[in-house]
Amino acid sequence: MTEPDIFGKTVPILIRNVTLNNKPAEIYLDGTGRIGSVAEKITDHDAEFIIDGNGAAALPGMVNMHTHSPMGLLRGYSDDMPLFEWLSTKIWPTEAHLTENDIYWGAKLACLEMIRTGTTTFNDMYFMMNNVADAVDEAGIRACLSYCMIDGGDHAKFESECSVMEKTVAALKARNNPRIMPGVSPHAIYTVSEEGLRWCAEFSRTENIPLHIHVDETDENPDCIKAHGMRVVPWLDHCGVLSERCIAAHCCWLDAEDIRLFADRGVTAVHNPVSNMKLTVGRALPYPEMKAAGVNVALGTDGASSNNDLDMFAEMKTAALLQKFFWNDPTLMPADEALAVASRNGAKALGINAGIIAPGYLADLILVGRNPTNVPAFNTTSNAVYATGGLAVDTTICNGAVLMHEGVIPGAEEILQKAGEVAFDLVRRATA
Ligand SMILES: O=c1[nH]cnc2c1ncn2[C@@H]1O[C@H](CO)[C@@H](O)[C@H]1O
Ligand SMILES: [Zn+2]
Repeated sequence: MTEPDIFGKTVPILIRNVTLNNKPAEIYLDGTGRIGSVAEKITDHDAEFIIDGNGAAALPGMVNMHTHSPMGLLRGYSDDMPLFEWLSTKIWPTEAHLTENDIYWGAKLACLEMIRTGTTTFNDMYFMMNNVADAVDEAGIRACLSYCMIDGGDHAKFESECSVMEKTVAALKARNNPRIMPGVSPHAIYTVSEEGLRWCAEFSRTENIPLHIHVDETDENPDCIKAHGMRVVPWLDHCGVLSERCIAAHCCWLDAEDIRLFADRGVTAVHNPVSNMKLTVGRALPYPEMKAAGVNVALGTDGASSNNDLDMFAEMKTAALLQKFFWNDPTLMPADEALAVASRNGAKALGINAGIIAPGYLADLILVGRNPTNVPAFNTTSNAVYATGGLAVDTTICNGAVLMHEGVIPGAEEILQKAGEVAFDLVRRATA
């Protein structure tokens, strides 16, 4: 039985009887949010709680690098359409009716799903991010939260969007919560003007915070060449957007020159294989070329209305399979690499010391319990990427605090109930 008071507190914890990299291990969390020690046996500790892993595999928490967390409210609301028709006829008209309460419960649902499936950090782009921050704060998860600027080339809208962006970043910073990081997010080149892109780039530089943007999900190059005389990636560079702070989602249509520019500028590309296949964007992220060029590649689910879940285990498997299939090479993205793409590469892009289970790293880690999908345990990473799925995670720890243990997350039932209710009410208002 789970002791009820194990949840939500950053206190010294000893995790026993787990495997780490296929070897028996014990992991001590030092009570400051960090991993204190990792060894086969740990005797010198002052743990307040002892977790018996019962032979579970310990893995770093997943880092979901492209989400729109409140969009879980529109899971299953509109499927099986092309990207622009889906956005303009279904999603944007419904989003126009979102209230702060909707955003809050949508984000609560997303945090619950992520904790349930082993994600400890996410990189989120949406609206009313202070309400998302309330959900993140309460859930105990870690997140980079960015307000999504869309100015549509309208100068007055540009000015009001800048003001929302500034207020959002100031409010997130004022929380002084080490788990909540602010970011800035121009939506995409087809929704944000040159002045908008330039302003976001400069704001990200002066605040020293990540810039999160959609890039070349579908082939945006022909329109970009028509409008600006150059491809998307050089256009972003021209506007000052590309830097080591830039996190670019999708990146399906980059060519060799674009990839070189990403490598030179230190941009992180985020692969979103499930969303890309569901919306049929036409091409897979060019992982082999990016890897050869040294581009940091991370992994994301996109919103739960285009995926339709936030399970990074499913995303790892799909990434590995799509890369092999699309580029016709079964050796591409082996399991160890898929796990790195899903964890430490994202942590690196966000500048957090996570994604690795070793002393000194953040205590953001998960346990995948023994179940029929991970026996035999020849290779626990292979099992995690190709076999188990995220529901096999039974313990999730973030910042040294237990958020789920033995599959139990306190308060889950209320979130499921409320999120279901507000979603139906949102769609009722939007279609009235
Ligand atoms: O796949 C996508 N491509 C482009 N925009 C998207 C996608 N999924 C969601 N949004 C939109 O991005 C804004 C939030 O940042 C929202 O308007 C959301 O509907
Ligand atoms: Zn997206």
